[in-house]
Parts: sequence; structure tokens; C-alpha cells
Amino acid sequence: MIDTRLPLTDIHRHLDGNIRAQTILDLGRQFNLSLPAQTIETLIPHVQVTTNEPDLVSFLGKLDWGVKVLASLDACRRVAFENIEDAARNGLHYVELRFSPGYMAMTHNLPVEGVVEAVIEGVREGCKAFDVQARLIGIMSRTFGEAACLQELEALLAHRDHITAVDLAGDELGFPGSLFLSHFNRARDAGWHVTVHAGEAAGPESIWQAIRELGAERIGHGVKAIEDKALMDFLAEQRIGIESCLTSNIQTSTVASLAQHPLKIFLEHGVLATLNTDDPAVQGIDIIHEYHIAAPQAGLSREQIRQAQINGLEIAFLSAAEKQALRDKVAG
Ligand SMILES: O=c1[nH]cnc2c1ncn2[C@@H]1O[C@H](CO)[C@@H](O)[C@H]1O
Ligand SMILES: [Zn+2]
Repeated sequence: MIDTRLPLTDIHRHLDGNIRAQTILDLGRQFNLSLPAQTIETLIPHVQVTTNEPDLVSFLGKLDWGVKVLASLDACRRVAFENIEDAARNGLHYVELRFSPGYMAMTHNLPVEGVVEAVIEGVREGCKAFDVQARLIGIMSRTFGEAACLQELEALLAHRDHITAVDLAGDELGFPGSLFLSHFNRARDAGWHVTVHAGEAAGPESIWQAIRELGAERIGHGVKAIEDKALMDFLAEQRIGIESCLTSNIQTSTVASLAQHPLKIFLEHGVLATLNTDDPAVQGIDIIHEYHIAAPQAGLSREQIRQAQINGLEIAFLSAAEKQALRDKVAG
């Protein structure tokens, strides 16, 4: 189902939602932290979704153990490096990794700017060691409020040349996008691209807000667009990309079943929708699973899956020349 002559991308993947269970165990031991379990098998239920969660916020709690073991900047660097290794193992040619430096820094009071630097370093080392191209997206975790997001923004701005875009993630219902207008004004002034998690827990109005007020060029999830015909038209006409994450949407109970997922309709409507993972280690999946198992179960035809793969590079935060170079490289 993956077309091997085309670049394979994942443009919606949380680096801090993709910390290996083995790494959680290793770091727990290294820093003498008390973990809920001592073996991979018994740790899995604490760090991975085993049955669907009732809502987004419950799902997000599953990411917490991963960041609780980040007791040093070197641990952050390691996790970033392993994310590139994972991407290479999955056959990805290009990955956009997003991370929330404040969330990663929180448990052990690490310097937020230091976390940004450590992540940049880990990704740089990973890209040297493996044949993958990567870009970084800075996340502001809305769950912790406007002030915490401002701190994240400033830490990211200190390394602006190594950051490609900014995102807003976390509790969409509790912390609407309207709280973050000034944050996004500054992010756009920095010349960054903008993508926003919207229309996942909240309705289509949250997607409109992200586009009109925050300047979103792409939308994370966006499943609720299906409820608003004018919005569907707008997304297609304005070429605003949708970063779909099929398994994630089931595990957060955003969508009841894959058969009811709107991705197929987005593609039929000409929306530039894509297939991505979200938090692969927490979800217990990888990009291959999303293409080979989740997408067919969501009713996508072979041709639609191929279109989603094409769209992945089309809406990537790369220049036209960079995209073409990647197409040429993969086509051989
Ligand atoms: O599916 C998701 N929807 C919304 N927010 C998410 C999702 N996955 C992870 N995060 C949020 O992203 C930050 C870490 O990168 C955290 O704020 C986490 O809660
Ligand atoms: Zn996400």
C-alpha cells in the first residue's frame, strides 16, 4: 500500500509522545526514579494505550511517564536521537517531529531553553547517523495555560533558525485557541510556519479560529471539519492541509470506529489530507500500520492511500526545491 517510488513522510509525530518503553525503564534506573513497573511487559499498560480512552485528556495522561523520566538534558537528547532512529527503521524519508519543551522540562525542572537545544542536538546527531531528513515543530502545550506557553515560545525563539513551525497541542476544550493570539503573532513574526491541533476535541469553529486568528496553514486532526460544508470547501480551495492520525482518533474516542473516520471524505473532497502517527510509542503503532491496516479499515482505496502519501510531501514544511530533491532521490 505504500508506494516505494514516492517519499514516505510523517508530518504529525510527537517526539515526546514517542519515547520507547525500554528507554523509560533505562532512564528510570539511571536516575533512580520509582516507576510503576520494572519490566517491559508490566510497564506497557502504564505507558501505552491498551484499550481506547474515554476522551482526549485521558489519552494525554498516557504520555506522562515518558516525560517523567527526562531527568537531564542528555536524556532529552537521547530521546530525540532515538526518534530519528525509529523514523529510519520505519522507512520514512522525511519526518516532522514536534515537541513541547515545557512539558519535557516540567518534572525535573530542567531549563526549557536547554531542552530545546538538547532536542535540536539529538535530531542533528540522528540525521547524521541515519538517512532521514527531519524538521522540528515547537509545541506550546495549551493544557498548562498562557504563561507556560509564553515560556515555551521564548525558549523556541532563542533557537528560531532550527525550528520550522509552531503548534498548539493539549486540552483543546479547556484552553481554546483564542487565548493564544499574541503567541501566534510572535511566532509568525519569527517567520515560522503554523499548524494547530484543532477540531479534535472541539468543533469546526475551533478550526476556523485556528485558520483565521492563529494563521494555521495546516490543521492537526481536523476531524470535525466534516460537520461544516463551507469549511470543507474552504480547506480544499485554500489548500490547507489536514494531518490525519487514524489510530489516535480512535484511541481518544474522537471517532467511534475507523469505518466512520472522515479521512476518506476529506480526500474525495479534494482536501490535502495525509496519513501520520501522532504518538506512536504511546499508541503501540507505527506509520506502516497506519498505511497497511488503519487506512484500508477507514475505507480508503489504494488510490486514495497513494494520494494521502503524495499529500504528505505536498504540504510538508519544505521549499518546492527541497520537495523536488526528495522526490528525485526516492525515485532513483
Ligand atoms: O493527539 C493529541 N492531541 C492533542 N494534544 C496532543 C496529542 N498528542 C500529544 N499531545 C500533546 O502534545 C504535547 C507533547 O508533544 C503535550 O501537551 C501533549 O499533551
Ligand atoms: Zn498530535
